[in-house]
Amino acid sequence: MRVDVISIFPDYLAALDLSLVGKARQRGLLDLRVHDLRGWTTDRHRTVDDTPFGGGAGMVMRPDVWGLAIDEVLDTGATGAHLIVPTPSGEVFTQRHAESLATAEQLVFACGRYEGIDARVAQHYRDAGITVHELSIGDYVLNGGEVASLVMIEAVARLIPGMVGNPDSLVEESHGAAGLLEYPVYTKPPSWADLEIPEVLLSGHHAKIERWRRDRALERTARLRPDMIAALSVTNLDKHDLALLAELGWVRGPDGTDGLVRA
Ligand SMILES: C[S@@+](CC[C@H](N)C(=O)[O-])C[C@H]1O[C@@H](n2cnc3c(N)ncnc32)[C@H](O)[C@@H]1O
Repeated sequence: MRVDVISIFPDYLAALDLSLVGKARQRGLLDLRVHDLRGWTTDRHRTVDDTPFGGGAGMVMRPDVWGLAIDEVLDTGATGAHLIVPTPSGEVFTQRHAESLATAEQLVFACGRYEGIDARVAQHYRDAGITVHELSIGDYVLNGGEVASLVMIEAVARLIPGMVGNPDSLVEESHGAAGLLEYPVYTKPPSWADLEIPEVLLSGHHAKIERWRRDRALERTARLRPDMIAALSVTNLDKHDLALLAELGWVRGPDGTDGLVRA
């Protein structure tokens, strides 16, 4: 996969040389390039922003500079080229986005600063038939799109085949196909700070361990993310799941629906 990141602070993206993403770059699994937006400016001051039409505080990033940069970086020949514009006013980025973007040929991240990028940039590339995603990493406001891009690149890159050493570790993770948060995990030593690990994990009884883990995942999800319980499909739950969820205050929805509701 090719990933391009355009920013006025390319040094911010230095973390992409580290850890699994850095290794994936070295191994050629990820062709990741970071570009300085100011390289496409045409004036002496290397200006990338201007005052907002309609008035108001702050500065807005100019579409002409962004257009030159994206035109050069985006491979329009790549059928799976996606332009990603991080913005707090976008759709919230989830594991589903990460899964779908992991199959793309090219991802171009346009890191905004100030009050963001002139809205015509996203519109122009959409009109030109490019898949444009305006994505937020959460309901808060950062100073720039660099951190948001790092978050999304890491979430996407770890799903590229060959990237994570043991692909089994991806199977039962939070936000995976089960639609649950992960169960608690433990390692050695078995006793620490007067805390013992749950006995069942020492039993060697795989079916019991699996059941214990699923129960803890259901409990944790019900406690911390009731929205995820409400999004579960009853057809993916067994009798034991439904009994535990009933104890936790969740019952089947009205006839003809596939979900759960609070009792
Ligand atoms: C200060 S913010 C602009 C906020 C914008 N005026 C608004 O209220 O929606 C500057 C840049 O930071 C990035 N950014 C800030 N918060 C973000 C978030 N939650 N998710 C993704 N990107 C974010 C975007 O690239 C944005 O263009």
